[in-house]
Amino acid sequence: MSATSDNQTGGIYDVIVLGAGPVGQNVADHARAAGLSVAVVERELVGGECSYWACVPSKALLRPVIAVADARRVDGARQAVTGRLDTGRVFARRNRYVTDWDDTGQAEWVKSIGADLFRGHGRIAGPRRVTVTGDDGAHHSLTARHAVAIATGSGPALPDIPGIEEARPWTNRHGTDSSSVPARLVVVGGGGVGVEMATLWQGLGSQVTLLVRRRLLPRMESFAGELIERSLTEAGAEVRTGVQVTGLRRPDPAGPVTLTLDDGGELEADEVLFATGRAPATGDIGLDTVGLTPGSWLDVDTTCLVDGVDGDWLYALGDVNHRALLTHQGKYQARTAGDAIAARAAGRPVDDAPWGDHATTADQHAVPQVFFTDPEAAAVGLSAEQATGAGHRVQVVDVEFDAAQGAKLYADGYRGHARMVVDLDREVLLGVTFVGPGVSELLHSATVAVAGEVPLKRLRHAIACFPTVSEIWLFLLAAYRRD
Ligand SMILES: Cc1cc2nc3c(=O)[nH]c(=O)nc-3n(C[C@H](O)[C@H](O)[C@H](O)COP(=O)(O)OP(=O)(O)OC[C@H]3O[C@@H](n4cnc5c(N)ncnc54)[C@H](O)[C@@H]3O)c2cc1C
Ligand SMILES: NC(=O)c1ccc[n+]([C@@H]2O[C@H](COP(=O)([O-])OP(=O)(O)OC[C@H]3O[C@@H](n4cnc5c(N)ncnc54)[C@H](O)[C@@H]3O)[C@@H](O)[C@H]2O)c1
Repeated sequence: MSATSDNQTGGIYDVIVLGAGPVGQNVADHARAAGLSVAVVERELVGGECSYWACVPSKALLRPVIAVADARRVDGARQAVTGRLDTGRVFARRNRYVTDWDDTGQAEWVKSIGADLFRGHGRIAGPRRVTVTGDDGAHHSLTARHAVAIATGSGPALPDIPGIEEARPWTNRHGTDSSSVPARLVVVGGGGVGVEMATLWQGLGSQVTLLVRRRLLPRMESFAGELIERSLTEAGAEVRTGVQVTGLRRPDPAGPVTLTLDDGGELEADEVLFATGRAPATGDIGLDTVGLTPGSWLDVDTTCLVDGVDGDWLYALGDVNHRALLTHQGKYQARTAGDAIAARAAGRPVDDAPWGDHATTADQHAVPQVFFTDPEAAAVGLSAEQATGAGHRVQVVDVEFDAAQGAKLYADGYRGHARMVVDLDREVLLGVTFVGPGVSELLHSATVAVAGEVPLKRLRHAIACFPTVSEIWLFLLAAYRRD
């Protein structure tokens, strides 16, 4: 890097990464491992939304809620769990996992891999160029020899409802960083954030009302939402489906918030949390300088090169490409694109055929996802509806978990459901869904089967240990053979 004048520097790097969330960090790591020089630009905290206001704090907070629910399902243990959650300690646990919102450790890690970290807001300034307006007023003008990787993530998308600004709603931010429990909390939206936040805050002692337009977890098999709704209701939450918020008011900033609903009713709460989806963080990153539309999701090819930009230099990874808004999927894209960038930089061939080294094929066929609700909901690949919609000839196989002795021993009265969607033409799995206590750790077996396109004839020989929850596989495969 060279100093050009006071407070201004310039630098040439092989790769410039915009955004140091989990995805930006991973592409930087892979590019560095290939011997490329890397600049990483971050405007807030190194580690991104995932580390500080999404995956990590939400799971740190949810774990005690679910651990207690699990213990209460085991006779003998249930009698030992008589008190309420110690919310002070739950919040302290969360604070440890987010290192008190101090990113020193992650910033050190960026330096330890040999990348340069620029703190400030990054913008593309034409082909292969990035400017950084530093937090300290410094201005950096960077040039990329080979690639610019956009990994700026996403933020909450709030609906345009009268009074929403006055209401000062929680989003994933306060939903994960609050250290006080509102007595009454309304959660709007029944996607992943909505169901996890409802589970979490009801578990911590709020009286939660969950407002959902259609059904819970609409992208999963419908039994997932049904089982979670039932258990949220049993935990004391109110789940209202088929309802929309039409207005909000909070005349006294320190007072309650009132929501008006499309059925004419009103609802008063101490806080309202909107979990109504995400918007790409691409509004102010200079997309117009390379012919793209600011504020849009970025379409990419299988190596994560952005469509419509000449010269094979601009990549978009993670939430911004809208393929699968999940940390593990974004990191997979980062590993794959990092290797593709290195191959292109060295003039080596790029293996972008399906399932090739530089192709993100799993994005289309085998995206795993777990919602840490009670019960947990875990799925990979296509749901039955998605599979038939895509034109596959399928057989849908359903089994209740209590068929498996392992599940019964895991939790008295184990309640859960499993489904596999079989491609009848190839006799491989297109998708698998598990809903039940402890199923999150079962999902990877299904991911291996779906991504590996393991023939069912062979899968029969993958034996689950007795007595584990995994025995559900035996019952799924037996039901398929019987059908
Ligand atoms: C409540 C919640 C819970 C979730 N739980 C899970 C989960 O359990 N598992 C899972 O897989 N996924 C989960 N997700 C999704 C997950 O958080 C995202 O998929 C993931 O954070 C995406 O990573 P990313 O690196 O693309 O973006 P981010 O984590 O959003 O990081 C982007 C980074 O870029 C920076 N940035 C943005 N613009 C600029 C700019 N112009 N200049 C410099 N820096 C910039 C940001 O400050 C940020 O640090 C959850 C999401 C939410 C909201
Ligand atoms: N454990 C996990 O892996 C995990 C947890 C949370 C979130 N995530 C990911 O983060 C992303 C964002 O999650 P999310 O739940 O914010 O988004 P989402 O898009 O999954 O769900 C948002 C929901 O809000 C509804 N909605 C939209 N506008 C509304 C309105 N005006 N009124 C009422 N409802 C409205 C939508 O119909 C949708 O069901 C998702 O892709 C999700 O997979 C992952």
